[in-house]
Amino acid sequence: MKHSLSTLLSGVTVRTQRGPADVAVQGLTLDSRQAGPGLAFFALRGAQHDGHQFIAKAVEQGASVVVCEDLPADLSAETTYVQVPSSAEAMALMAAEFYGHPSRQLKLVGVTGTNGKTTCATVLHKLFRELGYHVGLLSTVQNQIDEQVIPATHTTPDAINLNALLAQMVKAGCTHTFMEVSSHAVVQHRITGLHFAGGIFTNLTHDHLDYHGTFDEYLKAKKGFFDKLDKQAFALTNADDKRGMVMLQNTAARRETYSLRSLATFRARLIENAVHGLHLEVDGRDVQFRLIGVFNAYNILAVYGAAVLLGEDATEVLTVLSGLTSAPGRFEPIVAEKTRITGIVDYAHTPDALENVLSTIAQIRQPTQQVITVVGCGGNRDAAKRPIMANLAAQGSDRVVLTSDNPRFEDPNDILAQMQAGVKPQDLGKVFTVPDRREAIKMACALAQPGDIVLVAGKGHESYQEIRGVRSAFDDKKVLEEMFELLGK
Ligand SMILES: CC(=O)N[C@H]1[C@@H](OP(=O)(O)OP(=O)(O)OC[C@H]2O[C@@H](n3ccc(=O)[nH]c3=O)[C@H](O)[C@@H]2O)O[C@H](CO)[C@@H](O)[C@@H]1O[C@H](C)C(=O)N[C@@H](C)C(=O)N[C@H](CCC(=O)O)C(=O)O
Ligand SMILES: Nc1ncnc2c1ncn2[C@@H]1O[C@H](COP(=O)(O)OP(=O)(O)OP(=O)(O)O)[C@@H](O)[C@H]1O
Ligand SMILES: N[C@H](CCC[C@H](N)C(=O)O)C(=O)O
Ligand SMILES: [Mg+2]
Repeated sequence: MKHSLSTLLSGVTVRTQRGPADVAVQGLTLDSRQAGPGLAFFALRGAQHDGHQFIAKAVEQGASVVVCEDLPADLSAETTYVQVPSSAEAMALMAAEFYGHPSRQLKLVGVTGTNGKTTCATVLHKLFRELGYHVGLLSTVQNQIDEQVIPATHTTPDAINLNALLAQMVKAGCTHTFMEVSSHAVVQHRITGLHFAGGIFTNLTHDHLDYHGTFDEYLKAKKGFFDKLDKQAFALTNADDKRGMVMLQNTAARRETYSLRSLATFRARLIENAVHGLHLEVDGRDVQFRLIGVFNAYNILAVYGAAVLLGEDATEVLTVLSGLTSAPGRFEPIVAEKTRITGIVDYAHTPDALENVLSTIAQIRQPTQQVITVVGCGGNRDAAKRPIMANLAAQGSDRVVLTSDNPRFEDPNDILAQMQAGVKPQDLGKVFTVPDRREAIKMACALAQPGDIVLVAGKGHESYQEIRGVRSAFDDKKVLEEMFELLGK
């Protein structure tokens, strides 16, 4: 694939351009280490480094084009330098052009919000597959083209990988793609230049304040997605969320709502929330679903609403939806054979998600069943959530084993001390601290009596644990199964 630089720059604001004008570009990269002849290198200002520091390295490796915000003092005669107000924005626009604007050739729907993105996007993917379409998925767990899995590195890939993946989906005949839109992606222009058929908002609660600084900035990041939708698109929001309507304040898109509590385009009433699933009345139809918990009633409504807004038949959508299971590692039950202890693996890594999972368990448990929770908090991420999550775990469980999540570059004991600080004195007696996650799960399984519930929260589908930059194999689901076996449960 070759494109002339001038074509790639067609929609981009250019301040100055230096060097050879007539350049053919064969590829794009944001990493100097990947730069080479025929490639355009984008100097992005990141959280840790400033990509401008690596321009010389990219040029040394033979990069044909450098897109940057500040021109370096020494310019190489063989390289073309393009100075732009925002390298990240230019990169997204040029990536869309380079890959032939794949987002315009299928119906792309983005899901944003603190929790529920993976669930909604994954269930939408499953639903549209069952409805007979070729469908793409971009999610935290994995990317997919129909059933083909392409490992994911981010919730929302960078603009180059994102457009490349969309182009692959178009080539494979996909008519729809469902993707998660993280707040990082909005702020970093990963989705700039994409054409969306619709956007879905799930909810907004505490997360990522380490990155965005304040809750208001975090809200603005999410809202930025809806602000950019065009008037042919739909913007579907959760009317029961405090920030649901704010999201749509400045959107040009058609405003649609879903709710369990008030008037909305798509409405449901909860009939039963049981261990085997939800029983809802959706727009006057009585339907049984396999997804568990009230929060999933919202996810179901969002998926159903989006499918109808995409032109699908409501009855058919509900019929298929009723048979679908959730995304991997989202309230996933593992039952011990002999003792009927129920292990639940869930990706709850935010206070709100943990509270939801625990209140769901409280709603569906029998009075005789004890709840034992294993939970930790990730290192090099929002530290404010640590004491809050430990307190929630203690309040909502009979026993708690605090442990490590992905410590990354932090000392696990520091993270655990910050978590412990949130536990109320009267709850301290039921809280244990075991830094090794495998040992912590083992302890929880050992404490469990027949019929009890062991919740293992925070890592869901993750198949690794990251300690000091090294990822070792670790899967909560497998460790639970192993411990049930080992302890003769
Ligand atoms: C905080 C954040 O979003 N970081 C992302 C960001 O990295 P960064 O800003 O730290 O990059 P940096 O290391 O400062 O480097 C700046 C620039 O210099 C370049 N560089 C660097 C070194 C070098 O030798 N040469 C070179 O060219 C880098 O490629 C980069 O373009 O840009 C990188 C390239 O696209 C991303 O890989 C990286 O994601 C990191 C791995 C990450 O953990 N991101 C998380 C927080 C994230 O994005 N999460 C959201 C989901 C959150 C959620 O909703 O739960 C997601 O969408 O995945
Ligand atoms: N609609 C919802 N409201 C509140 N909590 C939810 C909702 N849906 C799922 N959850 C909880 O949040 C956890 C994460 O869900 P999910 O992976 O779908 O969210 P996400 O937005 O993709 O998260 P991430 O930002 O980490 O990718 C689940 O394991 C569940 O505990
Ligand atoms: N997308 C989130 C996932 C957090 C998952 C949790 N297990 C952790 O590692 O903190 C993040 O990167 O912040
Ligand atoms: Mg996700």
